[in-house]
Amino acid sequence: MVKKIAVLGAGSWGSVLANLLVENGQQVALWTHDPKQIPEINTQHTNQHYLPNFQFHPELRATVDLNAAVADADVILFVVPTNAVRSVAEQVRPLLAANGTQPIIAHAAKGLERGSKARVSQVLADVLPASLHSGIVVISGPSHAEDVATKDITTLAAASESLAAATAIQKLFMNPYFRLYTNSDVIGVELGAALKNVIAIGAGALHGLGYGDNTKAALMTRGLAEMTRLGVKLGADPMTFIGLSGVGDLIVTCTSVHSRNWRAGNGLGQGQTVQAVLANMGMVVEGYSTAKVVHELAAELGVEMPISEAIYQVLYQDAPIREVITNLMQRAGKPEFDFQVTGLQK
Ligand SMILES: NC(=O)C1=CN([C@@H]2O[C@H](COP(=O)(O)OP(=O)(O)OC[C@H]3O[C@@H](n4cnc5c(N)ncnc54)[C@H](O)[C@@H]3O)[C@@H](O)[C@H]2O)C=CC1
Ligand SMILES: O=C(CO)COP(=O)(O)O
Repeated sequence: MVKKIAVLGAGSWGSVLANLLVENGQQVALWTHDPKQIPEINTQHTNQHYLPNFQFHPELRATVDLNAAVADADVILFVVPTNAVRSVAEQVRPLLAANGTQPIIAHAAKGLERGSKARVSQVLADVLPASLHSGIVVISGPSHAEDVATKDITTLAAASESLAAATAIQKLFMNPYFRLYTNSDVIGVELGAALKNVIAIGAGALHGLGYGDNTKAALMTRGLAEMTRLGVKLGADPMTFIGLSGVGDLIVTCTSVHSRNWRAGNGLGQGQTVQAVLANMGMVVEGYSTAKVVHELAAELGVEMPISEAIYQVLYQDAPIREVITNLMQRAGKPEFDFQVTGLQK
């Protein structure tokens, strides 16, 4: 059955997901807060700033009318940057009340909110009516918009406390090149997605400095160890970190030139300033603000996250990259695992 879906956010990921849903035969309204995008998307069927040289399905329609987008929607999918989710949800809330609808709320954002340190589903639950909370779904996994646009085979997790809601979202998106797996670990899926962006900035920086593959593998593997350590402390299932939203997304983000986080790190490694790198990207670099939240969480919870902390120091304290790498390598020797196989939660 055709569903009505409101996709909120017409950046690279929102427009590609909206386009995929149109191709899957769904009725889609792509909402943007930027009226300048409307004529381009609706008449030329392109979104050159966010997705150069890609032609959308001619039936994809964008709108600035949020009420028209969410009225009668079966699903509302938030695909704006993490720090914009709260303000967009606050605009959606009165419209839901006025329309008396009970849509599935989903999101595809990858970050932790500045200030509150909240995961995106927690931000949505903070703002939207309690009757919708248990059905919030997060879709996340190794999935650059540029590759999905060209129909590269892509796999994601659809995580929710409600299997029914996760399965409904899975069905909407599945097609011959896009495959979703349901998952009940919302905390782990959201944290895997957010924390890998910080490590990806580090991977880009290593590339920009000319480090080799051994070093990049070291960063990713030990990065995953500390992602898991924080995740478990916050209630995630450690297994999630060896899944699509853990190691899967870590691999793609730490190795792809499409990644904005990787490209930001690469620029830093080549000697650009943080301010220049962020200003020139023209798109969101989620790992930048998430690095600060991770720094705060790790300190509060007493979780050892030396790599994320080193990246924080580079981003916020002007620490020279080579110096933080030297400091990391001069740490005292320790066992590879700080937990037993039989006691992962320790
Ligand atoms: N680009 C990608 O390949 C993927 C991105 N994601 C995640 O999806 C989220 C969105 O990312 P992208 O689409 O890539 O970002 P983007 O930077 O390409 O686009 C962001 C969009 O949000 C809009 N926006 C920004 N602030 C807003 C506000 N306050 N109110 C309303 N709209 C606002 C912008 O105008 C733009 O249309 C991020 O959390 C990102 O990590 C997840 C998977 C893949
Ligand atoms: O999350 C992503 C791919 O899975 C996109 O990463 P970037 O935000 O670094 O481009």
